[in-house]
Amino acid sequence: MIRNLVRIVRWAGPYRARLFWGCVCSFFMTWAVAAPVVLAAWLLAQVADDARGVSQLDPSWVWLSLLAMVGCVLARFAFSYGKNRLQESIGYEVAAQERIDLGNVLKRVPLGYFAQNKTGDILATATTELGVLELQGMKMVDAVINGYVNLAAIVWFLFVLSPPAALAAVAGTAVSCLALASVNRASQRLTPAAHKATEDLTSDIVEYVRGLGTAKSYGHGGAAERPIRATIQRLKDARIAIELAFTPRNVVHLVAFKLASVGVVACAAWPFARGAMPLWVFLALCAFSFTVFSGVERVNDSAHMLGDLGDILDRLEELEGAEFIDEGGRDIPLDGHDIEFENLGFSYARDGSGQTLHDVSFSIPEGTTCAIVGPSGSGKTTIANLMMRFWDADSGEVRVGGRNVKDFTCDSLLSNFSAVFQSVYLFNDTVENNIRFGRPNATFAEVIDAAKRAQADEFVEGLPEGYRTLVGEGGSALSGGQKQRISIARALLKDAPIVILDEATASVDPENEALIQSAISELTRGKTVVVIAHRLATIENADQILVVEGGTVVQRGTHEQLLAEEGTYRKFVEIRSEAEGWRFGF
Ligand SMILES: Nc1ncnc2c1ncn2[C@@H]1O[C@H](COP(=O)(O)OP(=O)(O)OP(=O)(O)O)[C@@H](O)[C@H]1O
Repeated sequence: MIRNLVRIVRWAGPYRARLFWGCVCSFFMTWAVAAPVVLAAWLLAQVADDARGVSQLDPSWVWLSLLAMVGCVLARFAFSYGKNRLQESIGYEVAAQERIDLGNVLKRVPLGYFAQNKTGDILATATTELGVLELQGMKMVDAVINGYVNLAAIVWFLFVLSPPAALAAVAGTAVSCLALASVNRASQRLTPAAHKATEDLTSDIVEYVRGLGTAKSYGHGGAAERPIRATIQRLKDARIAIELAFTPRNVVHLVAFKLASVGVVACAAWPFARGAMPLWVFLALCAFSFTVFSGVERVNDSAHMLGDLGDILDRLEELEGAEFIDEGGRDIPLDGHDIEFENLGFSYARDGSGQTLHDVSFSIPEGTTCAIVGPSGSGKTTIANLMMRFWDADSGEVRVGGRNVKDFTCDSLLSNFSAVFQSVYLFNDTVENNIRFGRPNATFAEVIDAAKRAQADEFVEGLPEGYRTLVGEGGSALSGGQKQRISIARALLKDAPIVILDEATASVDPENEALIQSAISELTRGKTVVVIAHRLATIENADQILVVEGGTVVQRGTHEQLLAEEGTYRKFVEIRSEAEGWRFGF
């Protein structure tokens, strides 16, 4: 429990001083609550003595006591306000920074990281779980620190009034601490399963929503729900197991305090009955017996919650400890933009088994177009991804502008690339902002100019709110061809010297195809272009064609050179010609 408490205090980082002063306010707040109890007990005793004729009560003391009580009430609210102002926002501020940091970490990890860590797990940690930490973290620190600091102060006060009553309080606290230690151990044992189930549930829901269209079209809605139902059951079981484990320990914790309260009253009643204790002390002890443990009684929830929060902190540390792909990289301005692969070997498996690419060597001179062709699964996309260092090669080297891609930071390397993929992803934002993503400081006029050159301006102007129209999640409010043109406008605005293009295989209508081709010609003019090509026209016009088969480059040359050779390329062209209705004279 203490360890997790210290970790949360550390997590508060630069806000630790505010956390400390918040605790100080909370401490004085507790005394502002306790003081009227003592005053009331003292006043009652004076009234009783006056009634019994033991002493005469001076009315001015009554007014002074009442005034002091009002002062305490006001002080309590002032300290409560101070505590809230200082502490309440810390969780939100730290969590906001944490989310930005997580975003920065995710930007710099290799794509393989997302295969090992499911999107849902990352999503659950950055949203739900970090949300629990942001809401509960500071409250728990406050509850535990103030709970025990105040208990210690009140026990000291009890000790001054009646040492046996203080001992009863200490004994109750000791038994409660044993129960809480056991809650904490149970929490460490049981909460990881609940957290895992929460993360899995998020993954399953993301997967379910993504696959809903496919599931519906095959009439398998029920089958798609099955993994979610199983995870919901697992989460329910994990949560119930936690409650079942905590209930008996919580009972011991609370009973220990209730018995200790009875002990305090007994320790006061015994000497009072024998006339060895003044009435006001007896009354004060009785009143205290009900309030002395109120702060720490709630610590049982905190002990459980601190276990939970410790687990969340573990997960955050794990995410933030991810290895950066560009660790030690530098910002390197490039003079040239040739691309070279030298004896490259690559496997998606971490242990290097099942090589996807092997012995890949080629070079693409600056300002030329290179078409990559080959059967499905041969490794074309992988080659393009390695140029942008989405992954790292296991052997050999990739160079851009004569520099090993490992020398760059990700941002510095990627500033040289514009990529247009087959499956376009648009952010759930306006058309304008989606285009501006290519160059965040572009003016509106530049955005429109890029859209015009990408043949997108006409349809954008026809949208309900023109460039201010929201495109929906992933661009769901636009057609495939429209999304393509927006993504080309984005790439045009970026104006990077190297363009990576994954040509659409899905057939688009002739009008859209003509518009997209015209936009692509605009994008690729004067650039170093790498195109994963499917259309014969693109392939024919390339300065160089790489034929990839079985994870390596099996043929390399111009269209004419490769057609003159027996081999994969010629077969490929025959098949494509038939598909496109072309005939070649060879
Ligand atoms: N993220 C990944 N994790 C593991 N294996 C992968 C991953 N991406 C691709 N592969 C595998 O690597 C091989 C090459 O895939 P790649 O996508 O590069 O082929 P491609 O030639 O672009 O195929 P296509 O023309 O169908 O897009 C395939 O066997 C594929 O299954």
